[in-house]
Amino acid sequence: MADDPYEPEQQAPSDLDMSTYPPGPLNQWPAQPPDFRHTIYEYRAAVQACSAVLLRLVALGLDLPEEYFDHMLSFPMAGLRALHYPPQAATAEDTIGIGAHADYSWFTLVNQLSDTPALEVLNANGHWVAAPPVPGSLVVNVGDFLERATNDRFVSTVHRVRNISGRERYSLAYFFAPSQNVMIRTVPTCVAEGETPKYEDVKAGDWQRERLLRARVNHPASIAAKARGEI
Ligand SMILES: O=C(O)CCC(=O)C(=O)O
Ligand SMILES: [Fe+2]
Repeated sequence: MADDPYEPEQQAPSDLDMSTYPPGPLNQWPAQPPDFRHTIYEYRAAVQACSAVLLRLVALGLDLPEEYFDHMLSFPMAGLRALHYPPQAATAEDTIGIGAHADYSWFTLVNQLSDTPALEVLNANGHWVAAPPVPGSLVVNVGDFLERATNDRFVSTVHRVRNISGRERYSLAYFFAPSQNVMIRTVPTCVAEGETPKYEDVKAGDWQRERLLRARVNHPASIAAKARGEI
């Protein structure tokens, strides 16, 4: 489930630029179980509120006022991904549940619903480290928006999933990102005096769109954008 201004539960602001959205509805909901949509929205409200608080803590950690990022969150490009990983063969080295990647988010909160170790993160020494489920906890993966805004002070977590446990695995990943119409600028406390930021200012929605189009090469929107010379 992604940001979808057509769904009343998402309370899109009235001045949202709808021209960047295709006609809705954008999400596909299963008919069963009947309370699925309601439950997912309940979870989303909780995890979004938690994320907003966490981003305030990040701001404080960067010696910024705690509300520093608040104005960037009027309608976050947020997605909640419900994931199922069937068991995969332990022997097949190349069998990957989700290949190595970093997320397009400020950060992602991963709720590992099954007692099934499968998530791994790449540490600074280039070693894969297991991030097994810990009851009552969420995994926080730093995403690319935070990396860019902090001039690499925060580094995106490269991670992957391999479910070689022999059991089913379920997880919920909540991607918390800025609103599409805000500018991502390097935060002032992450640039030393006289230093030039590594990244140019960019509109959050433009950067997100460009990266999605480049990543999903076989998507019709990507093929069309390539034909127009946009990517
Ligand atoms: O299922 C997980 O633990 C992580 C999922 C993930 O990394 C993603 O969907 O981007
Ligand atoms: Fe991820």
